[in-house]
Parts: sequence; structure tokens; C-alpha cells
Amino acid sequence: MSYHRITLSTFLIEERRKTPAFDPELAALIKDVEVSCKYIASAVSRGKLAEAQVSTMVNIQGEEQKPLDVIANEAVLKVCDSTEQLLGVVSEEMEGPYAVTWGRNGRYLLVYDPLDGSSNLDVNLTVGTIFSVLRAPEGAKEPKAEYFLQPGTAQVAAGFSLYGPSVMLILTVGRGVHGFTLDREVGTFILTHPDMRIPEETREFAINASNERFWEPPVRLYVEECQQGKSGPRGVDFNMRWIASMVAEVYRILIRGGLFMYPRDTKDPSKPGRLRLLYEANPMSMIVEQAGGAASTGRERILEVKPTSLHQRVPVILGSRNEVERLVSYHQAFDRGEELTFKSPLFSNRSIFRS
Ligand SMILES: O=P(O)(O)OC[C@H]1O[C@](O)(COP(=O)(O)O)[C@@H](O)[C@@H]1O
Ligand SMILES: [Mg+2]
Ligand SMILES: [Mg+2]
Repeated sequence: MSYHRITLSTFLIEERRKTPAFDPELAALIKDVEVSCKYIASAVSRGKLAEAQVSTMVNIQGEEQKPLDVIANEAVLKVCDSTEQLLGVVSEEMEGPYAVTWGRNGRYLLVYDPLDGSSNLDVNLTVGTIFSVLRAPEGAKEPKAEYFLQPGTAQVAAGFSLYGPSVMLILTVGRGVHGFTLDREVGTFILTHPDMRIPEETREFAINASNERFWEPPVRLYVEECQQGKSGPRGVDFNMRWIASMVAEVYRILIRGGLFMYPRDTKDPSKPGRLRLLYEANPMSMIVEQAGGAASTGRERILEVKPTSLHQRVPVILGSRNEVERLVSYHQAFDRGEELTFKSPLFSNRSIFRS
């Protein structure tokens, strides 16, 4: 296969040709998001060298910002402040909406997590930027917070970049998922992974196992069955992975399949989950569904959750469809009051008790 001809711009022109309804304004704003990602890629690759004179604070999430969180957030704002197709933006790092200076008549809204997985910056592992595009209400002249509270099914595009050994951009405009790799020498994203599909058969799962004591019984049962491998009810060995960088985990799932979980737990009862609905769960769920996978809170399709606030958190279970469905069925059984039983072929059956 030859990789040198289809740039992101060519791809967007092609999309317009294939889908007459595809709005050229959407293509233009995706290109500005692409430019932001290139700026962030450059800053991330400079590491500590990029951090001088950046002041950080505790963000709206109650989390200590890293200098590169601030640099990445500002990179998107700087580029997109002249994106006339955008009425406004919201970011994981800002309390409320930002009105785009040139976008008074913009028909779109941008939602983004400027740097996902930023706890990995100190140890030089893969991080990324997640984004989602929504339509602004007809005739809107300023970006009110309520305009962004649309379910994930309303997204018109979503994607994420990866700042790892290579820089990548993964994109969906609602017609499959496509991966582009940055050719740094010419500064252009080239289509290297057309029409990505999540493998259905998987032997990998990802969860932060240090939270085990806070998990609900359905998640405990699922993980225990995987851990028992060949000698357990699944009858096959599983691998476990945890990178603590959602962008890297979702990319691995796009390539190799698997299940990613940051489920509901009892660690902090004020938070129904760790990950953010608008900035993380919705764009990643659109990508995963577009690639043939599934995404659920355990009790509801993520894309159908009606947001109630900009920084709302949700439980996230996503990846290979069969695995998501299996874990959802465990939640359903648990919610019906059924006893969850670990069915071992070697040892006697055992109940996973309600907590
Ligand atoms: O440190 P934990 O609890 O394992 O959480 C890791 C998760 O948090 C995140 O880092 C949250 O994203 P941010 O880095 O944007 O806050 C995800 O990328 C990752 O899946
Ligand atoms: Mg994040
Ligand atoms: Mg972040």
C-alpha cells in the first residue's frame, strides 16, 4: 500500500465528493483542529524545554494542571480563535465556554480535552488531544453553556491525536474511522489507517486494578473471569494492560481489540465515574461505535446519556462489542437482584456478593 498521497485535506475533499451533505465548513474547522494538534505535538516533543514560564493552577476538575496542559489548551484557543465556523469552545481545562473572536456567525461548537493522560508526561509516555464537534443552535450569537449539553449522538465529528513514538490523528465524520500519521518532514498528516475496525475477538482488558476494592460486583466478576484465564469459565488466557492514558488505550483497542473500563466505583461517591462525558467519553464512544465496537456506562449507551453539566463524569466501558455486551449483561443481572456467580470448571461455584 502506498502512503504518500492521501493527506488529511485530500481525504476531506474526498469525503465531500462522496457525501454531498458533508459541509465544507466542517472540513475547514477540522483542518484548524489539525493545526492545533501539530502545535501541541511540537510542544509535547520538547518536553521540559517547552515548559519555561508557564503558570499552572488547580483546574475546574480539581486537578493540578501540568504546564503542558496549559500550553495545549492555549494552542487550541489560539488557532481556533480565528476559526469562523466555530461559535465557541469548551475545554476540560476551562470553567465555561469561550466565545471564538471570529466566530460570531459560527454554526459549530468545539469540545476538547487538550491533553489526555497528562499524568504520563513526567514519564514520557503517550498522551493526546481529544475533540468533538457539535452543531450550534440556529441563529445563536454567543456560545451559552447549555448549547454544549447535547447527547453524544448529536456529534458531527470526533477524533483524537496521539503524541507517541509517531504523531497520529484518528478521525470520524460519521462514516467510519480513519487514522493519519504525521510526516514530520513535510508537516502533513497522511492517511495510513483507512477504515479502522475493532477486532471482535479479544484477549485483552484494561482497568486500573488498584481500585478493585471500590468496584461493583459485575466488574469484579468480569475481571476475575478474565484473570482465571484457561482454568476459568472463559477458557482462554487474557492479558491485562493499563497505560493511564485513554487515548493510548483506545488506539490499542482500535488496532488489537479489547475492553477498556473506568467503571462506576465507590471511591468518591460524589463522582459517578472518573472520565468526563463531553471531553472524553462521548468522542471516544463515537469513534469506537464507528469502528464496530460498543460503549456503555454499564447501564446505558454512553452516546445516549443526556448531559446536565459541562464537566459531568460518567462510568466508561468500551471496546470490542461482545465484551461490552457481556459486562452490560452482568450489570443487568445485578440490577435485577440476581446473585452473580463465578462459575469455575475446576473449583466449586462461588457468589460474588453484593457490596
Ligand atoms: O490515574 P488513573 O486513575 O488510572 O486514571 C487514568 C485516566 O485518567 C485520564 O488520564 C484522564 O484524563 P486527563 O489526563 O485528561 O485528566 C485518562 O486518560 C486515563 O484513562
Ligand atoms: Mg483526559
Ligand atoms: Mg486532560
